[in-house]
Amino acid sequence: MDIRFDNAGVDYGTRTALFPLNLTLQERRIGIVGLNGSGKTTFARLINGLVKPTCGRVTVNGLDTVGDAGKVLGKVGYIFQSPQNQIILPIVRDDIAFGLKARGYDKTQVDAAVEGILARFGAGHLAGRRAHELSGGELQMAALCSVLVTGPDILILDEPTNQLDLKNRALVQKTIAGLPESAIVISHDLPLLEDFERVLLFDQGRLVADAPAAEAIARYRELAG
Ligand SMILES: Nc1ncnc2c1ncn2[C@@H]1O[C@H](COP(=O)(O)OP(=O)(O)OP(=O)(O)O)[C@@H](O)[C@H]1O
Repeated sequence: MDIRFDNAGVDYGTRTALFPLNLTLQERRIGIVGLNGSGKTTFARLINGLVKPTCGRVTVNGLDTVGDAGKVLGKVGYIFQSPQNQIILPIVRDDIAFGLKARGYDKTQVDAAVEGILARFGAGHLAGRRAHELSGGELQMAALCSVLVTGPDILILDEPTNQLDLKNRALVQKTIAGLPESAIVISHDLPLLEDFERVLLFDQGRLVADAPAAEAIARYRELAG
């Protein structure tokens, strides 16, 4: 993975959500921490092009997130803070298949890919379940399958352990640790990030620490008082 921020920043009207920053991200596991409203989601959404920089540019593996927006969306999968808003179709298997059909896969290819991704996460039993009946952890797994089945190189997870019980949290942590894809994880769950190679700390729209997990998390604790 090679993500570059070249003087990229975001203003919403007169409010600056992210001050311009220069940064290269190449590590396999990157955490993002900061108080509420510090700019974490804005930063992450710049990477898949959901938010456009109001100054500068962002590139992902050489692709511009504005000029090559369609290709960037195919390379960067995004798991939203509330996976229930991400699952579109009522049955898990159909939701996972949805992105593949949109990409022109035929039925045999779709069925094989859906079965393959569910097997990868030991989630075959969820295939026929109704998404709105799933537990938080199951929903997180279904969302992960729906995004990863399309083969992104980079995965962004926004608060993946939010509202999960200890068992499901452990499952999600183990799943993230085992992902071959590069992962960028926004989280208030600091132990989730403690093995990460690099953690970015945002404060009021500014990147204030960029360090291995232990150091960045210690700075965050100081900042939070
Ligand atoms: N669409 C928008 N329009 C106007 N202001 C916005 C918009 N999105 C975010 N903001 C503002 O930009 C700032 C950064 O928001 P952002 O969602 O990036 O923070 P965050 O660190 O992810 O917060 P949280 O931890 O609460 O999810 C906040 O002040 C927020 O109110």
